[in-house]
Amino acid sequence: MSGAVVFDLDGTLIDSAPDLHAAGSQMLTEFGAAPVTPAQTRSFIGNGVPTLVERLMGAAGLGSDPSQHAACLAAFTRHYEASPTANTTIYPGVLAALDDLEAAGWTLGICTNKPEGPAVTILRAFGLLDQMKVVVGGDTLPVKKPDPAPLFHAFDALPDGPRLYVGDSEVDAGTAQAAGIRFALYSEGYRKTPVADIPHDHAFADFAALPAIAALAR
Ligand SMILES: O=C(O)COP(=O)(O)O
Ligand SMILES: [Mg+2]
Repeated sequence: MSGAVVFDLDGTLIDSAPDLHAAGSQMLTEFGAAPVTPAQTRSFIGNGVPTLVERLMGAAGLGSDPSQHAACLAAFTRHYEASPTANTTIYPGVLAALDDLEAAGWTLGICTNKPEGPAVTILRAFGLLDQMKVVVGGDTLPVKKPDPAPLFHAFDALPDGPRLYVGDSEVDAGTAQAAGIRFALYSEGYRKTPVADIPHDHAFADFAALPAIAALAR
């Protein structure tokens, strides 16, 4: 059987917030700014690294000067690339669910707003890269989610057939809606609003439920 399942990365397959927070904290320290909390950083994830840095700068009182933003973005990237996985974990049940989906004939891919470079590095570190037949990052195209183009780009690289996008956030839901693609919401990631307020075809809190959800898309 054919068909493709594409996943968001941060807050969906992996809990990357601790390493993003560490890189953000090092960046803020470097610029002499006040620290932010891990919960603040988590709430800033989902629209890509440039926006994460902009939100960190705002919360820490660094303002929004474009040249300062460029310097902060470069510092953040340097710190994150130096340590992208030390405190990042795969969510429970993800590995078994990916294996089950593959065994059921689904081809798998990634559509994240994380830049493609660190996304590939992290997937490789966790042994997931070979399973992902396409990786679309926040800098792969000139536009990011919630623009539907990156999601179409991912599915276009995968076999025809039923399509399912799996993500954790309002941004992912908006992207799937804009693309007209079926969406499964992982409720345990970085969403900011109640599950009921986020448009979705399916919602799940345990990855063990995902193969059966995917089967409904066939
Ligand atoms: O904001 C980010 O960089 C991460 O985003 P993701 O949830 O699209 O993987
Ligand atoms: Mg996410």
